[in-house]
Parts: sequence; C-alpha cells; structure tokens
Amino acid sequence: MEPVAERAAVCRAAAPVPPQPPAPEPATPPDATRLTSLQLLRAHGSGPRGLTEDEAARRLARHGENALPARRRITRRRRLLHSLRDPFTTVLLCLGLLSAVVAAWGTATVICSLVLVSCVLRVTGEHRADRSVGLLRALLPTTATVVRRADEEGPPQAREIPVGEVVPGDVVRLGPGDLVPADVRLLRATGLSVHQQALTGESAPVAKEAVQEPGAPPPGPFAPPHLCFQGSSVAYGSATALVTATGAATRFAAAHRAGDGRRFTAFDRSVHGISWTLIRFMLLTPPLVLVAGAALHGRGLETLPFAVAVAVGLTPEMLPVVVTTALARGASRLAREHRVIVTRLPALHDLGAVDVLCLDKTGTLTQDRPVVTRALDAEGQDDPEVLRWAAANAWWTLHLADLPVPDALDEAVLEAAGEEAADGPEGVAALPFDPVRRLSTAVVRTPGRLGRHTLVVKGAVEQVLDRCALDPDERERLLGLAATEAAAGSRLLAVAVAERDSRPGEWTHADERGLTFRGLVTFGDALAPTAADALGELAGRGVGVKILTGDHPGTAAQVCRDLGLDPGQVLTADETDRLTDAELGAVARRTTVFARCGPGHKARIVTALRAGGHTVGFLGDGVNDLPALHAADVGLCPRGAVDAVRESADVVLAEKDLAAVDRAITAGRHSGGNIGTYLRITLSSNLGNVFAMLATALLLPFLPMLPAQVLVQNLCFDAAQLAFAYERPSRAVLRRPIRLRPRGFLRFITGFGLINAAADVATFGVLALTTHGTLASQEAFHAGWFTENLLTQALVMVILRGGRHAAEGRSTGPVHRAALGLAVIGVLLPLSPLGPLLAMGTLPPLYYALLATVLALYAVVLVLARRRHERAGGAV
Ligand SMILES: Nc1ncnc2c1ncn2[C@@H]1O[C@H](COP(=O)(O)OP(=O)(O)OP(=O)(O)O)[C@@H](O)[C@H]1O
Ligand SMILES: [Mg+2]
Repeated sequence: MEPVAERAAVCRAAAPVPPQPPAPEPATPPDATRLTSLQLLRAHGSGPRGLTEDEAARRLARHGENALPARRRITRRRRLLHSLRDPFTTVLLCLGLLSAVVAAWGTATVICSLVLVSCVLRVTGEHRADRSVGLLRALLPTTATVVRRADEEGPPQAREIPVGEVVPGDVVRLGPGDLVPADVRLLRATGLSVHQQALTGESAPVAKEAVQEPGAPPPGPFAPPHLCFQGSSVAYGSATALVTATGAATRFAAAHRAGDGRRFTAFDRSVHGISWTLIRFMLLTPPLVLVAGAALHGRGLETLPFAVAVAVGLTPEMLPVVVTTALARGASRLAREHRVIVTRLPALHDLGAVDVLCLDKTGTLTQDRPVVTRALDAEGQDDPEVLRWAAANAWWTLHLADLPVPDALDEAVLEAAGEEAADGPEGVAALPFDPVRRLSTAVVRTPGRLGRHTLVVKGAVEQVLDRCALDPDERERLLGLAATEAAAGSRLLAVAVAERDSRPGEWTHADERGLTFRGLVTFGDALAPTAADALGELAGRGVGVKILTGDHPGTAAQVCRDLGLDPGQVLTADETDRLTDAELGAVARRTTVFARCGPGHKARIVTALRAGGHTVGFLGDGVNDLPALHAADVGLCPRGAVDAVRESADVVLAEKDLAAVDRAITAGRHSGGNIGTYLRITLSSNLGNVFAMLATALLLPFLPMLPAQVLVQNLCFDAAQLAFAYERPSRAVLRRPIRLRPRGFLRFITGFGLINAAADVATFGVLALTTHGTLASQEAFHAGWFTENLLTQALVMVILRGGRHAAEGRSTGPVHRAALGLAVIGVLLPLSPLGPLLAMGTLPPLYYALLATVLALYAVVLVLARRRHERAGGAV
C-alpha cells in the first residue's frame, strides 16, 4: 500500500484551498454552519495542510483533552444524586420522613442510616467498578487520522493519534467505521454517510457533503449536511474535515449534559420490573397495618412506626450494592482471565440472560482473510481480465476516495493482481463500497481510446446484474452460475463494465446502468479454528445461534454446514422486507441464516427477536453491524473491530473468537445467577416475615416486634446477604440462560414466603406454649421471635442458595459463613447486653428445644419445596 505521506500529498494537490499562513486562534468559536470553508479555516488559524505539531500541542494545553462521550467520567456527586433517585431509596426516605413526622425518631434515624450505608456502599462500589472499566477501556485506544506538519515548512503528514489529542483547527481524515472524533466541518467528502443515532435517535445513516459556501442551514442542531458531530460515526464513504470543537464544547456534550440516554435492556426489564412490583407492595403495607390495627385493636397512629418498619423490612436495600459488586467482580475476572472487557456493567447481567446470539459470518465463523481463488468469465471459464478490472476498481476506489485502508476483499484482489494493479488504467473518479448498495464503482480512462472513460463496477452478484443490460434468461443463468460457486462456500464479487464519453461533471450512482457483465472473482476464506466447537458449546448452554450476513445465501449456508450447524431454510433480506414486524418475529425464531442483510436488516431482525421475548446478543465487527449492535440487549465485538463498533459495544473480546463469547456468557450467568439467588432468597424471607408479622399483629394485643427490633433484624439480614455477591454458583446455574421472569419470580417468593410465615407462626405457638399461654412477657416474646427470624433466614440462605458448595455437598463458601454468622447473632444477641437495650427478655430453655424442632421441620419442608420447584423447571 502507498505510504500515508504520499496520500497526504495527493490530498494537497487536490485541495481547492491554497495554503494559509498561520493565524492566531479566535477568542470566540467561529460559526461553522455559515462561514465558507476558506473563512472557517482562516478563523481557526488553520489551513488544508493542517496545524503544526507545536501549535497543536499549544491548543491541547488550552482546550484540554477531547474526551469521547462514552468515556466521560461520572462525578461522585452525580452518582450520589443518582443513587438517591433510586426507587427503593426514595421510598425508604419517604418512610423515614413519615416516621419523623410522627416523632418516631428512633425509626427515622435507623432508616436514614440504612439509606446512608447503602448509598455510600453503592457509590463507592460503582465508582470503583467504573474506574476499573475506565482503566480497561484505556487499553482500547481509539484513534483519529490527523494531517499535521512537523514545522511551518514541513510537508503535511497524515498520522494516527489518540482521539483525546485532537484539537480545534486540526484537519482530520474520515473513513468507513471511523468515529467522528470531534465536531467537524467537511472540506471534502466522497459518498459520505454517517450514523447519528446517538445524537438524533435516527437509525438510518445520514448523507453528508462538503459545501464550500453554505446557505441557510436546515432546522435541527445535527441537520447541517456539511457538519459532522462527535458522537456519530462514518457508515460509508470518506472525507477530509476541519475540527471546529472538541471535548465539552461539542454539540453532543451540550445536548446530553442533562441525561444519559440509556436504552432499555434485559437488566431493566427483570431487576427493575421486580423492583417496581415490590415498591407497590411496600406502599401498600403501612396503610394495611394501620387499618387492621385500628379495626381490630382500636389502635391509632401509634402503630405507624411499626407499620413503617414492616415496610422497610420488605425492602432489599442492599440490592444495588449486591448487583454492583457481583457485576464488578465478574467483569474484572473476565478481564483478568480471558481478556474480555465489559464496558457497561449491566451488560454482564444481560449476557447471562442471552438466549439468542446473532453473529455476522465474516470474521466470526470465518477468518476474514479472503484469498482470490478464481476469476471467471460469464461462461464460467478462467479469465484473468476479470481480475484486472476488479483490481482497477479496488485500486482507484481506495485512492480516489481517500480510504485509510482497503477492506479485506479489496486487499485480496490487489494482492492477487500484484504489480498489475498499479499499472492499470488511470482513474478519474470513484464511488466507494457501501454495504447497503453492496457495490463499488471506479471510473478509469479507457486504455488506448482518447476521450473515452470506462465505468468499472464490482459488488454483490444480484446488485451488479440489476445494472447490466441483460435479458431475464441470461440473468437467471448468471445467477445460477454464481449460486454454483457460492454453494462451494466461496465468497463472490461480480464485475461489470461500461464505456462512456469522458466528461467533466461528477459521476453518480445513476451512471451505473446498461453495464456489460464481465465475470466473477471467487474468494476462499478459511473457517475460524474455534468456531465449530464454540457453536456446539453455545447450543449446549441453551443459546440459539443465528447468522446475519451481508453475503450470498449459498456461501453462508455452506459455511454453516462446514461448521456442523444446520442452516435450514436460508432467508434473504428481500424476503424479510415483505414481512410485517410480527411475521418477521415468528419467522426469525425458526430461521438460522439470514443472507444479503444490509445494516438496517440486521437491526430489524434483532429488534424482532427481542420483541418476541428473547434476550439477544449481537456479535459483529464491521460498520454494517453497527445498527444491530445498538439494537441488541448486548453488543459484542472483537478488539480489532472498527472504532465506531468498538466504542459502542458493551463487551469487547480479545480476539475474533467465538469461544471467548461462550466464556463471557458463562461469566454473565455467574453474576446474574448470584443476583437472582440473592433476590429470591431475600425477598421470599422478607415477604414471609411481613406476612407473619401482619398475621400476629392481628392476633396479639401487643406488637410482635418493636420497630427498632425489626430494623436491627433487617440490618443483620442485609449484612449477611452481601455474601451472595461473592458466591460461586453451581454448574446447573451456568447451564442455561439466567432470566428473572417477574411472574415465576413472584410465584417463588410468595410460595417460599408462605412457608417462612408458617414457620414464624409455628414459633408463635411455641412461644405461647413456653410462656404458658399467657403471652405476658412481651420482652421474651420479642427475643424469641428475633432469634427465630434470624435462624430461619440462615437456614433459607443455606438451603436455597444453589451454590456450587451446596451442589457439591461442601460446607464452606461465603454464603454458608454469612449464614453461620447470622445464626450466631440470632441466638446470642438477645442474651447479650444489647438484648435488654433492644427490649428483649430471656427465654426458658424449653423454648430452644421446641424451636429446634420447628427449624428441623422447616428445613425438611424447604428441601422438599426446593426439589419440587426444581422439578418444575424453576431456578434456585
Ligand atoms: N470492497 C467491496 N467491493 C465491492 N463489493 C463488495 C466489497 N466488499 C463486499 N462486497 C459485496 O457486498 C457483500 C456484502 O458485504 P458486507 O461487507 O456487507 O457483508 P460481509 O461482511 O461479507 O458479511 P458479514 O455481514 O457476515 O460480515 C459481499 O458479499 C460482496 O458481494
Ligand atoms: Mg462484516
């Protein structure tokens, strides 16, 4: 390939604006929308030959680092505010306020301390997790190509620099898959389209062009066609542009300072869905207790602190802490052991829930190292002339469109053509490849015929044939020829040409018609070595794999067969276009291979699968995969993916290796499984306690527990349950997608909650018996109830934890140790000096003996219920 410096020289020769002497940078930013290109270059103290390195360094010191949107840090203050806005925290604070209003200062203080502890733990946890994500992200540097000079007299050199070092006034080059590093004004553009989804929500790429003297801009901050913005990326085409604003001064930063524009993912659907159900429960509890107290015992507002405490008892305050800790631990283990980087923590949970994984073919199932195997004419006979035309197309689209690097197919064509590629006819224009049209076109001077130009078009067979002058039979025959080649697993490019009179004006897509078909170039692309095994592993883990490719249906199907995956009936993107979203959802469920997909098709299929209730992961590396990556619950890409893809992926793999996806999914299930177990266990016992307390509150002439006791008990539970973040789940948990389905989940927590409540009520009977039926000693009752609650909680943790230690019959493990601690506190606290402080009395020894019997029975019932639940297919 031609060295970068030479290409910079080409750029200089073609640039319409003469070099400018350096001018000082303006105090206020010039108007990039209205000024002419020349005025704007001058206003920025720059020129088409770029800044000098010294000037760029000065500007970097003045303007600061050009941080990309996804990489901007969240401050601790913002994080704290965010955690206070968490629904549970809000409800807890309201309950605290309510307690303060009725002067229940003890309850109010305990609630506020709970909120404080959970917020502090959460903020520090998230901060630490984010810092490590940030450090890992730093291992994935994103670069921009700038044109700069060593000094005033030096020649312009195009070179890659970290995006953070781009400054206003820099001249940058953009190619397919590049992130737009800052806000820029286009100086020149060829077939440029950009994805502005992060800015405008619009998923289709938007065409952009250089306008030397702009008129009135269209409405909307991101609409001007001659401006591109940080936060967008190049879909296809190329450009040279002037940087007008960086970092916090960009329009994206201004528009998004307020919100973070997150999408709704599987994590939100499950954890948040459950949270809201609980909050409704919580809000219902205090009025219920008050009404019952008033109706049965004629109590008034004095019951309120108890009612509030019961509602607090229901809250899983530690949920955000357990979630963050479990995810952060999983993410750091993945990075350490498998070099897989999770760039958005909740994505790890979603990864554990993935039941459909969509893949592109090239580079994932195959190595994306295509090698030309044949060049054949329309009759299927070898014809080197076809390769020469393909090479002329590849060479001139690469050079005239300023593409930084050739794509893999072009590279293979140039490699196969060798010296001939450079010695071919001289090019005059190029329309670079775009994955929607699946074509690239170059216009060259016709060899030996003055005043004549030849249009050389190469691309997908169907698209090329559509532009050829052919009768339908011939077209069918040529499609058949291509299908035969594809059926052997080859990738294909069709080549067609047309001779035209030379002309001064621009060449456009409209010129690509009436072509003469010249033939096909076929490519071999070896299978990825680990793909076959990984596909088997994924199937074994209950993950359905779907291939979404831009390639020929025959090629895609054969690659699947070679890997031992049954392609079934291949669906082409044209066929999906004829289906409604609902129909596509149904068809997508049973289809494995989708061929000839453009970027929009890939995204639509992913969306249809998600709408059908699947949690979808998407793995891709090309710019044509970007919309689908955005549409999926989890976007994955290899480290070598184009910048735009890597910057928006949730999970970045060290290599293009499907086996790494399998490991990442396992890690996701590990963390997701722990979060699920935590939620199930915590909520079922919380709910059980609330049921029991409500029931006994109706029967007893006094409160079954004092508010302070409820809250201390709650604190003990919370501390013990942090252990779930550290547990190693059993292999059974890792065998299928982890999904918290709110309905099944609620059934679990009410079922096990009722068993828990039954144990509590049995204890109530025991207490009645041991205190000789008088129930006179309230303090003894409270102590007995407290001990029983903590012991049953410890039992539930051990029996329902489903951890590896449980499954493998071993007795150590974080949850086990925490349960033991809880049990010890449950027995000893009422007997310690703290007991009388919390108004707990001593119990007769007989109570402990009877309690042991209740607990033994409870354990048996729990084990039986767990078995039944597992037989019914439920997760523990
Ligand atoms: N440089 C190119 N010039 C012309 N046509 C091309 C070029 N690259 C690809 N094509 C055509 O476009 C088709 C689709 O390519 P695209 O890059 O969209 O998908 P892909 O990367 O092959 O597949 P996947 O989506 O599995 O990664 C190819 O099958 C080929 O026919
Ligand atoms: Mg691709």
